[in-house]
Amino acid sequence: MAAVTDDFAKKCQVKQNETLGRFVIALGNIRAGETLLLEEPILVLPHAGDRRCSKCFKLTEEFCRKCHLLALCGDCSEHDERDCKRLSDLKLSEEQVLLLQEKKHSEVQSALKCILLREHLETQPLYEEISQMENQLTARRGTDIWKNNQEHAYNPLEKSGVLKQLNSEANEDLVQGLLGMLDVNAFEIRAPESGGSMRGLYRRAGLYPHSCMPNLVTAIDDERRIKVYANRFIAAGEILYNCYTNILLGTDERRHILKAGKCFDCTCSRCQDPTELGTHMSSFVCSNCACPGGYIVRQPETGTWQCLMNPEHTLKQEFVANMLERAKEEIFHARDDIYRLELLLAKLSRLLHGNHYLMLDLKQNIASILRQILQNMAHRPNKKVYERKIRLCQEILLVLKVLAPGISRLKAIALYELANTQAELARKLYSEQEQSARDLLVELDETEVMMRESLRMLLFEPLATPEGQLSRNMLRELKELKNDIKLLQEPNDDVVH
Ligand SMILES: C[S@@+](CC[C@H](N)C(=O)[O-])C[C@H]1O[C@@H](n2cnc3c(N)ncnc32)[C@H](O)[C@@H]1O
Repeated sequence: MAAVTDDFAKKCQVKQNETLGRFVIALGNIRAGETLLLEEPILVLPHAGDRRCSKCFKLTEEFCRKCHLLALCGDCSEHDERDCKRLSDLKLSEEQVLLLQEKKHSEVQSALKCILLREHLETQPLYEEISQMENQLTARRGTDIWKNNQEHAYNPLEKSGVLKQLNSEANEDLVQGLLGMLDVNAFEIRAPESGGSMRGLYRRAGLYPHSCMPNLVTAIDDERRIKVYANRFIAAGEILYNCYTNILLGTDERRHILKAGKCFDCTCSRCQDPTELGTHMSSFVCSNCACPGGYIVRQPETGTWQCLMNPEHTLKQEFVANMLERAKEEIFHARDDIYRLELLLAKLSRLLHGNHYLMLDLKQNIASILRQILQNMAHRPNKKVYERKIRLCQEILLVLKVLAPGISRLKAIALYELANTQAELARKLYSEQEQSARDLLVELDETEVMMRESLRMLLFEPLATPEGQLSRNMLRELKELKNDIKLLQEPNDDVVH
C-alpha cells in the first residue's frame, strides 16, 4: 500500500485552475534541499511493449500458472494473492487466455492491474484516486496511441469478455482513460536489468505541474520510493514545479515530448525565450553574419528562424528540421568512436552554437569516453586527454549553471567529473615533475572546493540511488584529498616561511 509522509500535507496545498488542472503550491517557506514528499508507488508497470514479472519486475514471457493472465517469471512462485484469486475465479477458457496472453497485447497487463484496484476493498480508495488523475482522454482520442491501445488492450479485453466480467459498466473510454492516466502521470523508474526502465505510479508525486525551470527535484531509489525536494528556497504560495523532460534538450524537442506524451503546451520562461536564457541551446550559427552574436534563433510568436543581429537572415523550418535529423543520425553512427565524435563536433560547430543541445550531447559522449580512457591506466593517457575532458566538463557546467541554478544532480555530477579530472592531472604533473608542490596544492585546494559543492547537492539524494552511492564515495575521496592537502602543506609551509 502506498505510504505517504506527513510532509506533503504539512508543506503542500493542492489547488486547481483552468490551465494546469490540479497543481500544488507551497504552504509555507521551503528551504533548499527540504523534502516535500516521500512515497511508495501504487503501481509498478512495464512500458508499453514490455512484459514484466508481477513480482520481481524482470522481463519475462511466462504467466502465473493459477490465474494465467498476469506475468510471473520462472523464478517467482506467486504474485498479489487477491489479484490472482480474482482472476482465477473468472474460470477463463483456453481461448480467452490465449487471446489475452498474445505478446503484442502487452498493455492488457497494465490495464488489468489498474482495473483490479477496484476489485478489493483495501485498494478501492486508490482506484478512486487514479480515476481522478488527468488522463487527457479528449486530446488522445483518435490519435495513433489511442488506436494502438484500442487494438492491443481494449479489443482483447472486450473480445475475451474479461472486461465485462470484471466490471459490467467498463467500456472503451474506461480502458483508454486508465492507459492515458498512466502515460500522463507515471514516472520512469529503473528496471531490474542494467539500463532498463519501467513505470511507477504515485498518489501525490504526479500532482506537481511541469516547468522546464523547475523548483523541485525528484529522485527514485532502488526500493522505487520517490523523494521530492526543493532545489532552491521557495516562498510560501509559490507553485511547486517538477520537470517532466530532460533539461538538456532544446525547446522544440522538450515541447514536442510534452505535447505528445502529456498533451499540453509549456509556457515557462525558458520556452518563451528564443535564446533559452542566453544558453543558445537551440541556436544556429548565422553564416551570413561575420559578427559574434550572429545566431539564428526561433521566434516563439511567429515560429520563424531569424538572426539576432540581422532579422533578414533567416533559415527555413524545413532546412532546420532536415539538418537536425541528419546531425542526429551522424551522432548515432559515431557513438563510441571518439575520433568520429570529435570530427563531428568540429563539423557541426560551423552550423550550431557551441551550446546547442546536439553539441552538448556530443560533448557528453566524448567526456564519457575520455572518462573510460582515464580510468584505464594501461592506456597511459597524456596531459592532453585530461585537458580535453576538463574543457568539456567546464563547457557543460556553464550551461547547467544557467538551466539548473539550484541543487541539481546533473550539475553535481559534472562538477565532480571536473574536480576529479583536475586533481588527477595535477597529481600526474607533480609526479612527472612538471609541476611544483605549491602548484599541486593550489590545484587540490580548488578541487576540494568543487568536490564540496558537488557533495552538498548530492547529499540530498536517497542513499539507494547511483547518485546517493556516489556521494558516499565522494566523502571518502574528499577525506583522502584533505590528507594529501595536509601533507603538501607541511613542506610548503617550510618553503613559504
Ligand atoms: C502529471 S499531471 C499533473 C496533475 C494534473 N494537473 C491533475 O489534475 O491530475 C500532468 C497534466 O497536468 C497539466 N499540466 C502540468 N503542467 C502543466 C503546464 N506547465 N502547463 C499546462 N498544463 C500542465 C497537463 O494537463 C498535464 O497533462
